[in-house]
Amino acid sequence: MEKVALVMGSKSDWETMKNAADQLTDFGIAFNKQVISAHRMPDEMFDFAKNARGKGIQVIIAGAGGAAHLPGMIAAKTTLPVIGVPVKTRTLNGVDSLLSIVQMPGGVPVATVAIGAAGAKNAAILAAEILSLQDEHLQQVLVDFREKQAQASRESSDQLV
Ligand SMILES: Nc1c(C(=O)O)ncn1[C@@H]1O[C@H](COP(=O)(O)O)[C@@H](O)[C@H]1O
Repeated sequence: MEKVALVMGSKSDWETMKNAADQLTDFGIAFNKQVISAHRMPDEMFDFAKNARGKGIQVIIAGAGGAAHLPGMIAAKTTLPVIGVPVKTRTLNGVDSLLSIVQMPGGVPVATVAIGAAGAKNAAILAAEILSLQDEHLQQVLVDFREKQAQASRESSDQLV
């Protein structure tokens, strides 16, 4: 069953959001992905957010750029955890996206990660950490992931030539 929904405001966000998708796949986490825009498809966005929990979704990762209202509007219609990914923009380097996502009013949180690809990857890791609270196998997957990462960092010392 798909426990993570990966949504984005436009197909143009996919290059960034693919980093979240790839990390979820590496962890063996089933997810669905779709373009949903609060601005361009408000009724679908509303239905998606309202029905996500009932469909078995446990975490929503939402990426958007510019006037990035999507994560916040989804958060307004669900009590599932929403992780917001600010997509880098050409005009303002994604600072516009970041500020649009992170500055939520008290009472309606969006867990906001960094701008761009690293943020998208971290969104997937954060989703895995949330799911791992109820999933011992996933806890071990995350421990192994951290150890592999640490080992790669250790070995990188040898490449300092
Ligand atoms: N920020 C939003 C929303 C929204 O928040 O509802 N819908 C689309 N967009 C963003 O518009 C940017 C440009 O989109 P196009 O490339 O389709 O013109 C994308 O980064 C998208 O996330």
